[in-house]
Amino acid sequence: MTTHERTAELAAAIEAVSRAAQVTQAVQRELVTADTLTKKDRSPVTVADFASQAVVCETLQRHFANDPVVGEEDAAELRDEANEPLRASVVEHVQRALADIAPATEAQVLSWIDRGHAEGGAKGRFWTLDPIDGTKGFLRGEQYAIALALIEDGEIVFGALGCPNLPSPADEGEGLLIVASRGDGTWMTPLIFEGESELQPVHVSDIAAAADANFCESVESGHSDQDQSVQIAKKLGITAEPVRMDSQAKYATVAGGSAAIYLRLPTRPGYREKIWDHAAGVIAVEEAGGKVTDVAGKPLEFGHGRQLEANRGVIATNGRIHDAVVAAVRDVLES
Ligand SMILES: Nc1ncnc2c1ncn2[C@@H]1O[C@H](COP(=O)(O)O)[C@@H](O)[C@H]1OP(=O)(O)O
Ligand SMILES: [Mg+2]
Repeated sequence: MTTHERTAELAAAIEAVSRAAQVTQAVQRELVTADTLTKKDRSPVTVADFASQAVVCETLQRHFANDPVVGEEDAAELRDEANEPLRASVVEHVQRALADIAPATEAQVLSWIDRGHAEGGAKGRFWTLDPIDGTKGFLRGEQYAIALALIEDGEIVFGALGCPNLPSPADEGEGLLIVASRGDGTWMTPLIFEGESELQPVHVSDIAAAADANFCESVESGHSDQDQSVQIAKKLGITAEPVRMDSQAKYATVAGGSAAIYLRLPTRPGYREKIWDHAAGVIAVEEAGGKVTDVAGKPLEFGHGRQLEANRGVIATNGRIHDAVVAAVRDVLES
């Protein structure tokens, strides 16, 4: 990184996200089986979700004792007597991930998870965390992400996005870690790597015509309208098939230039996007030279608490084609 370095935040976030990725990968290896999905057994992702949040919150607390965290999970369910086996599994995974720091007790693990209870808002500084974004992708052994971002007075100033199943830069290590700092840029490095790894700058695609774009969208049609995206692509002259993947790996794909568009088209009028589902991905795309708005072309507003109350849907692009994509989305959504 060059100017305005947020070096303390960078070090803490890299440690937090890569430790969490070790946990989620271990759970995937040990608990996700071929018939996890067919049996609709969500217990592996539940263990990994809680353990990942505990590990990230412990790391943030060690580096920035007073920073609040707006996290997706809390430990209420885990404290339930009936959930003793789940609790024990979470504690064991957290203990392993933090073995070099201190022996963690069950009470500490629960208290780290509960650090994610903050409400966010327009003033002050807080982190926002999705300990496993893309739970369906995790269970399928496909894309998921650990997403962590820092918000100050409603503006995202730093983000770290760990994508364990995206290819590692230069085939070193395992997975992809994208970091972005406001005003400085976006970088990538292997997510799980022995030793010191270099941060490589990341830039969006430089295509100037939307017709040349690859676009990404959710695997789950309940998360983004796939019939409307077909019509939008047609209007823009796009012939490439949509790239479907779970989680904020879609933002990483746009930031890195493999796709120039990510569309998230509302499927239900009442649904509000959650800040932890977007903050890290948004800054990664913006600092790589791209643009992110909602489907009406308005900037996403992260100062309204836990949800994006003022926005519907998301359009992320390489910037150059943004206005054309917003116009095509408007035409299709209005028709
Ligand atoms: N109706 C919906 N519209 C948009 N996103 C949704 C909807 N329901 C759930 N989600 C969220 O989509 C995210 C995953 O999106 P993707 O398809 O890009 O992987 C999850 O965080 C999930 O939130 P939750 O975890 O609260 O269910
Ligand atoms: Mg999520």
